[in-house]
Amino acid sequence: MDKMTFVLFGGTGDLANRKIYPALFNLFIEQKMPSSFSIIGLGRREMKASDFQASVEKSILTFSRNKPKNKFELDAFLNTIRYSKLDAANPEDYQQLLKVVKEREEALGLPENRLFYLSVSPAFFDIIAMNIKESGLGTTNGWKRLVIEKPFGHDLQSARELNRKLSNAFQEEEIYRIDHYLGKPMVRNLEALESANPVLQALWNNQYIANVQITASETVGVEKRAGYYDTAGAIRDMFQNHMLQLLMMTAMQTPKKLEAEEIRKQKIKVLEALRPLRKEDVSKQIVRGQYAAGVVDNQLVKGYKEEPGVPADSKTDTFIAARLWVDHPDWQGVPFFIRTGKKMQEKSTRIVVEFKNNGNDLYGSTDPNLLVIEINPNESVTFHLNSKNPVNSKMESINLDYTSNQEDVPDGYELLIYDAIRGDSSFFAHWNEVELAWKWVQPVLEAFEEDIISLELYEAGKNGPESAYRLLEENGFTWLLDKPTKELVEA
Ligand SMILES: NC(=O)C1=CN([C@@H]2O[C@H](COP(=O)(O)OP(=O)(O)OC[C@H]3O[C@@H](n4cnc5c(N)ncnc54)[C@H](OP(=O)(O)O)[C@@H]3O)[C@@H](O)[C@H]2O)C=CC1
Ligand SMILES: O=C1O[C@H](COP(=O)(O)O)[C@@H](O)[C@H](O)[C@H]1O
Repeated sequence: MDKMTFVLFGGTGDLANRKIYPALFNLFIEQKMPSSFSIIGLGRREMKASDFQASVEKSILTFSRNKPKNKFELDAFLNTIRYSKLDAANPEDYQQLLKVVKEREEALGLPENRLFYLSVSPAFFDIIAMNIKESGLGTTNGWKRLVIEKPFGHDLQSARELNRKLSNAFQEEEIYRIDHYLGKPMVRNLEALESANPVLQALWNNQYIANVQITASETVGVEKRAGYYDTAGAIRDMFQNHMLQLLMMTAMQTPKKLEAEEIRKQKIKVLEALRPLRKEDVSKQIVRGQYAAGVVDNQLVKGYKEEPGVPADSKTDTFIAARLWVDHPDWQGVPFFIRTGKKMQEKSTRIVVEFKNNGNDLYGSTDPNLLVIEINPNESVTFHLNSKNPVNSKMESINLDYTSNQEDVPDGYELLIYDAIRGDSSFFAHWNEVELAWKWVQPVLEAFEEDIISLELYEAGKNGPESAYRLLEENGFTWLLDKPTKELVEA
């Protein structure tokens, strides 16, 4: 692995402390960092070196999956980190940063391999990229990479504009757009499950699959992020990026090689085959919801409009359900149902593949075979089959189940940062994916904006508005594996 410098913009922020330093520390102790490297954390605030190191130490002790075994291990990691003050809009600060980067490169004998991680507000993405270029930070004898957080644009036009600006400073292959769902081990496993199992490969098409259901439900609400969330809604916050990535990873054909370009090609084919939605048809295929007061985890909770920072007349969607069609010969006629929302019944990200019953009724009515992939908060793969009970010879539903050991599962940020350091962009969003995803979503944004689809309230603690069930009933299906509300209240 190449020796390198990791420059972290937003190094004093929430994401840096909760995810990025802990990820770097875990990679360090698992010997997945280069043999020599330097980390430079940046923030706008004045900070003494000792205070900065103390804050990184705190972040590791609080959030890291593996805790330091001893002080020596922790100090060895902290010793690789320096702090530099930088205001994104001030060109002089980049000269100072260049000086710090070079000093560390010389002191540690590092080549000019520089990874710039933008963990700052999206308002700064283009300004920082431009300043990296103009300051000379991006002119290196080695490689340079730009890792960029979400959101990537607010709509199709702004995403294109942002991409145009970034391309003035970085080539597409140097840009690593983070979608943290692509860091989740079970999402990365989707392609492998199909490719490595001839049984699933044979069944992965419209001859055997009846429908696919992709759910990302959360019990949390808008929390302290109303300023951002109220301008985004579930459609931008979750659907355009994470949910469409899950769809791509599920519906893509097996790549010929496990290489970024090949995987991307297959994913893009899915988006290209996605049946476009006209603004006038949005209300037939989409359900737009917002939570009202209710009960979540046995607690009474407020409605979205009563949350701090949310305008009392907000029409922001906190829930979206959609029916999508992939017009590819393999998927013709198979509806993909997607839903995501806040203040729902449980925290669960899962994919359920329901297989067709194909008309065999020798044993009367049996449950459909299901392949269930739990992504978050638990990782498991379960195959629901029918089998005779050896005791009474009655048909019953059985599960073939694999559940991973939770403690050993690396955080998605560990996997993503490891990939970025190695230069593997397989699990980052390519511009073509981002653009096609915005293109599909654009009419939905417009329909929401123009209010031509009604905003339906749902009680917090429920799985969205009733219409989200009707969407499936229209095709003869129902959302599978939802827990009955009563069970949750008792639990
Ligand atoms: N937090 C999270 O869980 C997630 C965050 N993200 C994304 O990550 C990014 C960072 O989010 P988060 O860490 O929560 O944000 P925070 O508000 O916690 O941190 C923002 C960081 O940006 C720095 N900053 C602010 N203004 C400037 C400026 N003018 N010039 C230079 N640096 C500046 C701050 O420095 P200082 O405080 O010293 O002023 C701080 O380090 C965003 O793009 C967000 O969308 C994505 C997924 C989840
Ligand atoms: O990107 C985001 O994701 C989280 C949900 O992520 P998960 O890993 O817990 O499933 C969501 O809460 C947040 O609003 C959104 O910005």
